[in-house]
Amino acid sequence: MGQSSSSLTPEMAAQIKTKVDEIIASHDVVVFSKSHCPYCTMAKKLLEQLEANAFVVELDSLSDGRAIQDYLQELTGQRTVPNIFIKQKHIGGNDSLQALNKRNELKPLL
Ligand SMILES: N[C@@H](CCC(=O)N[C@@H](CS)C(=O)NCC(=O)O)C(=O)O
Repeated sequence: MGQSSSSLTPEMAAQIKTKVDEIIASHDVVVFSKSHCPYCTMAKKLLEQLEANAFVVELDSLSDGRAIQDYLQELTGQRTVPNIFIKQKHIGGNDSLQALNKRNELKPLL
């Protein structure tokens, strides 16, 4: 899945940071996902049901996916996918998303 951030030059690491920060800033709902991850499928399905129009980044289909995952860990403390943001706020993974929905607190965020 490509380079991890430990093998990146400072310039490449800065580019990854800029790219990820821009994705989060420019979309209301962002899911960093992997295409074969069942938790990602559950999260994407719920967001679809709520017509959230999520911007999905499938890390396993990107050459810099691993470096993005490393940066997400640095940014959020979370390494697993899905890694979800709503209106620039870090939500967490599928567990957190489903829990918000069960408490009827997800829809108002969208
Ligand atoms: N409790 C987490 C579980 C997430 C999880 O375990 N995701 C796996 C993929 S299915 C993962 O990120 N594994 C590490 C990796 O792919 O790098 C959630 O609800 O999001």
